[in-house]
Amino acid sequence: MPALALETYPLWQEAKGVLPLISMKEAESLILSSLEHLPAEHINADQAYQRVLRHPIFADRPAPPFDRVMMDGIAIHSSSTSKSFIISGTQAAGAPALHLNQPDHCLEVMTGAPLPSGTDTVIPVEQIEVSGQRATLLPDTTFEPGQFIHRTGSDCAANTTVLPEGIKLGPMELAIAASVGATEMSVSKLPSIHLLTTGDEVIDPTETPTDFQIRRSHPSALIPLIEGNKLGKVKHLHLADDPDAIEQALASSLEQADVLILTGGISMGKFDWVAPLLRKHLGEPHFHGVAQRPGKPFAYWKSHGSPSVFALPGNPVSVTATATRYLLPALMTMLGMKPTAQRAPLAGDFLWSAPLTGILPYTMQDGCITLHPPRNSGDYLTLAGKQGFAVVSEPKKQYTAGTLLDIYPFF
Ligand SMILES: Nc1nc2c(c(=O)[nH]1)N[C@H]1C(S)=C(S)[C@@H](COP(=O)(O)OP(=O)(O)OC[C@H]3O[C@@H](n4cnc5c(N)ncnc54)[C@H](O)[C@@H]3O)O[C@H]1N2
Ligand code: MOO
Repeated sequence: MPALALETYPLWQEAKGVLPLISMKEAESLILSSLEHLPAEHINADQAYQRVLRHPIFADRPAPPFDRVMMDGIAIHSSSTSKSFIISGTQAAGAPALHLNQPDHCLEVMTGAPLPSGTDTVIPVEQIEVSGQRATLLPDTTFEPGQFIHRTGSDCAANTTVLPEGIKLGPMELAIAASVGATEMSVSKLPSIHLLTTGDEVIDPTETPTDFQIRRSHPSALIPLIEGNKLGKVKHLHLADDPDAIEQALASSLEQADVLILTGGISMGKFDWVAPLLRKHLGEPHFHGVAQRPGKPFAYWKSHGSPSVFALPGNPVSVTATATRYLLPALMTMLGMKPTAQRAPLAGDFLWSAPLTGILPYTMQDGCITLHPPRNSGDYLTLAGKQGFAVVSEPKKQYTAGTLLDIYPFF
């Protein structure tokens, strides 16, 4: 393929003042409004950790399903005037409810047992003395009628929604599903994601670099970000800055993938083939160039029936920042979740002197965030130990401690 004239690149036009960069918010809404929901698949609950539920799950019974004893001890009727009771039986958990019919009798009860009929109060074993078949309240023991009983339906009635559609199934959600007998469920299919990294200078980390080569780091960040959050399955391929190789890989990924991520080759260099080739296959991008630092040359394509294409600027900080800020929320949306930015206050004053919206690594302590601006977007070493990216939306501004910023955690 012959080299395309630089003048055909949107960013080149922007550099000459023709095409304005769009804002971060505009870029976000163009991406989110272009996305299609992924289909659902039926799976067993033991495969469902971190998957996104595609239907509500209902309580099959009231919760709890019976008056549940909450303490090991004795059950009495609170109207009894006795302080000492004949133990007329033992109510184990997992056994049908016994019945108490004498006011000066009691039943031994175990945590998790159904409350015996004829009783309405549980006295813990610490507050009684048992001698033979008799239980006597310790001196000064008082009780509230009805105490230590988890009443039928006090958490929810039968048929209540216990898990809404669109929720991510974490440990607690899976416990709830199990408790209502939902051992199978429909969840969003994980998108097939193709990650195409580019660059002649970029080699596999297992190889020995020459003086002018670097080891490839992007897949090591992006695959855990995506797969660790259970947002997709990633296939990675590295491509040289060769238009034929890139075009061939693009054509095949556009056929097979639900989402295509490219890193590098999206700016204005003579060997930046990604944008011209994507334009050849998909037409004009939704946008190419966002008023943000890092990640200004970020481009996005989505045409009907083809995958969402995220062309991330190749610098390591730009890749991680744009993936965390745009790609992860987009994948969540495709999976049926409703991602909302979290907000956190700045721990101290912060001056953002750049003329663009900033996406900056943060650490969080005691609920407050500290920003750690990299020296430049190749300064990936700054990212060690950081928890995500925060957005300083207004350029050239002195932010004061306590200002709430949108944050995008890695996990
Ligand atoms: N004349 C202009 N030049 C550049 C502009 C501009 O506006 N005008 N923008 C700069 C900005 S901002 C960025 S970000 C980069 C993005 O360029 P590309 O997307 O074309 O990225 P590359 O040039 O391919 O790579 C950039 C940098 O990152 C290294 N890299 C690439 N892939 C990997 C990888 N898998 N692992 C580790 N490091 C990688 C690559 O070696 C480069 O050093 O453009 C600026 N230029
Ligand atoms: O997008 Mo760039 O990351 O500002 O160097």
